[in-house]
Amino acid sequence: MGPVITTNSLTKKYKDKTVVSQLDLRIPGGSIYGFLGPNGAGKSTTLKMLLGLIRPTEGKIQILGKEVCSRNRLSILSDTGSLIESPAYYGHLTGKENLQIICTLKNVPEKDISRVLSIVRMEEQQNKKVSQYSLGMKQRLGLAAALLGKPKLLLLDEPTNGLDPAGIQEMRELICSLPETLGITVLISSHLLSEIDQMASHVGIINQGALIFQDSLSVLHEHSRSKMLLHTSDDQTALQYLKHSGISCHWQNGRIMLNTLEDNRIMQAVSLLVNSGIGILRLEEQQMSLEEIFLHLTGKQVSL
Ligand SMILES: Nc1ncnc2c1ncn2[C@@H]1O[C@H](COP(=O)(O)OP(=O)(O)OP(=O)(O)O)[C@@H](O)[C@H]1O
Repeated sequence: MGPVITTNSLTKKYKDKTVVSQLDLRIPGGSIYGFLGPNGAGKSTTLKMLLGLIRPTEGKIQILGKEVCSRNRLSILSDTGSLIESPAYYGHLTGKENLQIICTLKNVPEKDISRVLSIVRMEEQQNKKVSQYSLGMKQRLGLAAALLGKPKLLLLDEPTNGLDPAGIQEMRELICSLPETLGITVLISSHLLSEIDQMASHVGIINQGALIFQDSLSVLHEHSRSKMLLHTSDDQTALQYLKHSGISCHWQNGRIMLNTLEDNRIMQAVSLLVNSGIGILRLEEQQMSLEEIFLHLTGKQVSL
């Protein structure tokens, strides 16, 4: 399937400040695309431009194969659901009544309500007043509202923000199931690398308004150069021997890190140490964590 969202040189400036710069997004159909970046990187601004809530300063947007312009914006957006910031509800009305209002606004038949309530597993709470809902329930109701009208595309801005661990897990499972069960493409923004790592098939990383990486999650992981961690019966002496023999290694967190994954070099290192009477206790491949990858790409530390 081709891209469901394509942007070309998408840019947003506020006065002299460029908040989103020359963004070329490619969001494949059927993917869960994690749009990742630290606070203030420009994620919400980008999502708002995609949804036509703010006007780009420059650039083009194609959604579901059509170039978005003021004339066709509404018809394209009728195929798009969104959950941006915490949705506002009428607290004195029930969950179902709130969805009825949204049906009217979206021009969707009310019979769709039971379908979306069942997807987000809220049938039992539908007749409770929203003022009695937990934050997790409100977010699930927001997802239900976004799913009204059977959209082909969902844009979710930090959908797990503020949820407790059980709520996060529930939301995550729901989102992950959408491409397969309903054929929906999901664009989800987050500043949490671990979250994207657990949900996304594709990743775009934005930093200071610019896209610094875009590909599948597996390519992102491949980018992370692995290292080999070595633990021996005498690490200090082993490090000396290895360095003297020209095997690239360094000391990291009290362990020896071999800066190579080549079989020959590993074999050479191991036989050198064994022949010198040093026992090999552990030899483990270490993948860079996403935090380290991010740090490597941006020079910026981010929170987990
Ligand atoms: N209306 C506005 N006028 C001026 N600057 C703005 C406006 N809206 C957003 N910005 C600035 O644009 C930058 C990007 O904001 P944006 O909300 O898109 O970031 P974000 O990646 O979504 O971060 P967060 O996760 O904190 O929401 C920020 O520096 C913000 O202060």
